[in-house]
Amino acid sequence: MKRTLPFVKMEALGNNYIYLDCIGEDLPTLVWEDVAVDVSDRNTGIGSDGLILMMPSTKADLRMRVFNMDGSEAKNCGNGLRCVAKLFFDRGYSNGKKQFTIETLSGVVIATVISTARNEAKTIEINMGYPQLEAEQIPFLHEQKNEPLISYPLHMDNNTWHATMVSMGNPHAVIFVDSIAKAPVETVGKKLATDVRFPEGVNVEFVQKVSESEYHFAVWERGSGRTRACGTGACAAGVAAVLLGHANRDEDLLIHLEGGELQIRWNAEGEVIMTGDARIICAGDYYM
Ligand SMILES: N[C@@H](CCC[C@H](N)C(=O)O)C(=O)O
Repeated sequence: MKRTLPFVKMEALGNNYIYLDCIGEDLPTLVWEDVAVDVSDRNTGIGSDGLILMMPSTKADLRMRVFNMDGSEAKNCGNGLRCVAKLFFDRGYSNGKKQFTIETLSGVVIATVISTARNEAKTIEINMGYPQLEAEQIPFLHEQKNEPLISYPLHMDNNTWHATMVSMGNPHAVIFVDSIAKAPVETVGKKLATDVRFPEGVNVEFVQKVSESEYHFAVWERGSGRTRACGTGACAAGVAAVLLGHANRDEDLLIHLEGGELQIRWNAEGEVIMTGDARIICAGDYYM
């Protein structure tokens, strides 16, 4: 007999994942890396940027595990956090509470449902915690392990790209460009994502400043390739904008991603606050 997996497909600014509810559904234990590759395939699977598990936690109200399209597990996912927060709230697991905690591989974050539509979560704020800036925290191979890498010159193919490296639990290299339309996402982004100087790979973000408080954004994600949005990447872009003197600390920044908008604030306490929407596309059974 064929085995089936009940799934929900969700998107946040076009960044779409297959979500499995390991809290309410009795799911078998599988090799999730392989399941991620299978369900993500846009021809033979459901089609997605990866797989996300919503699970019980002993440290928080729930736990999230994230697998990229290639099966690699990531320590964090900003858009995924807003989607699991929505699923947790919509399925009644929070008993109507609008604030709860989510465990990730990089720590525990706080989710708050900011607005609802028809009693379902629409806009969600996540307190993403503190960005990490030191070379060994990214990680990036550099003789000064504790050095922050701000506008750091990365030489590649006779060109130099100035990247600001930020870890939001997962690694990001943020490159400011004059025109987002001409950003070399699929060439430089793709190549840098697997550059040996980043021992764990890196998500590469291209950012164009519109004003102190507004930025355009495009991304090449480690493990998933070009996606329409990256929540942790937008957080990293906000932090980089402040570090480079483009933006002010404790002010809301509007980030235009390819799939929609996110509001990012690096607050006075040093935490990054991300606010945006999440949406369910469809639900069904995946035949394995
Ligand atoms: N799309 C995500 C990030 C997913 C993980 C990333 N590709 C990695 O490997 O670190 C987001 O919204 O943050």
